Amino acid sequence: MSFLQSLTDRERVFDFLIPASSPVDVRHGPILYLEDVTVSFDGFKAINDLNLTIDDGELRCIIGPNGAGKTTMMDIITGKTRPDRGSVWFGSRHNLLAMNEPDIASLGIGRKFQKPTVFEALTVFENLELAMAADKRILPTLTARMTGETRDRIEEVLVTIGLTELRQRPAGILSHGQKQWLEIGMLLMQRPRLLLVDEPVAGMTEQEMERTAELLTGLAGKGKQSVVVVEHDMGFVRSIARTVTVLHQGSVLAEGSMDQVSNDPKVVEVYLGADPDEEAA
Ligand SMILES: Nc1ncnc2c1ncn2[C@@H]1O[C@H](COP(=O)(O)OP(=O)(O)OP(=O)(O)O)[C@@H](O)[C@H]1O
Repeated sequence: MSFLQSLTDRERVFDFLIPASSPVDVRHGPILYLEDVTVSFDGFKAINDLNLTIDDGELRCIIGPNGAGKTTMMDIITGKTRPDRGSVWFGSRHNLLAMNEPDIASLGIGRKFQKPTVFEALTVFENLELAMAADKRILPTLTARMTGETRDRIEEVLVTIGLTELRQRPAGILSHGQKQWLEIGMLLMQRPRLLLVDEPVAGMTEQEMERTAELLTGLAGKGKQSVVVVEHDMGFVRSIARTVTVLHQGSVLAEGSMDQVSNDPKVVEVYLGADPDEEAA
């Protein structure tokens, strides 16, 4: 590629645009890489030689029966649980096993737990504002200049999560689904590189599930976020999944398209049963 062509290459991230504190080399390769990771609790291997690679901009669904190790895997990525052995890398530069939880979060790894934890007495707008204020990377001296930028970012996020109309309403009046979207929005305020989302559609109406599918598929993409979704609802997984990883007994049992994994006899045997859509949560 010529220099002139490279200037117009929208995928290209110029070195000088990557802040000094920038977390990851987002220009190529996998964004998350787990190799031979094992963790035991009282001698029981919850994660057993786990290998997993997530590409930049990918939307990956992780499924698996209860106790397969999905939550433990997320805990390892975010630094909450230390594995006994193995390696976990974010981009090509960051050894996550050498970092603590806050440092991992500040690299741009955001986690959304199953239950929404928005501040109910604050407005939707204020919740987003607070999420930005929690970003320790913003220097106090830049605050005045950041205010306008923060407002713009909030507007942008409100559109993404579909809550523009409700911006001045207290978060307490939102439906369950809307609270989940607001919480995803709060993570987006910090422009994460990787979002880990735990059972996003549990307790949602059909309509909310459809909207969540649109939201998550829209978030993933090159130059945007990579999204890892752990979900039990097979209908939902089918509606968003490109690549599905099936965990079983702490290892990857199968990986591929939803059709590939749901026709894999190993998966049928341990998890999906005869009809994947009838899988119990
Ligand atoms: N802190 C812990 N101490 C002891 N055992 C644990 C601990 N955390 C997880 N485990 C065990 O490790 C295994 C994997 O649990 P994990 O919660 O990761 O599974 P999961 O796939 O997320 O399950 P679910 O779908 O039910 O949430 C389970 O057998 C669980 O009981």
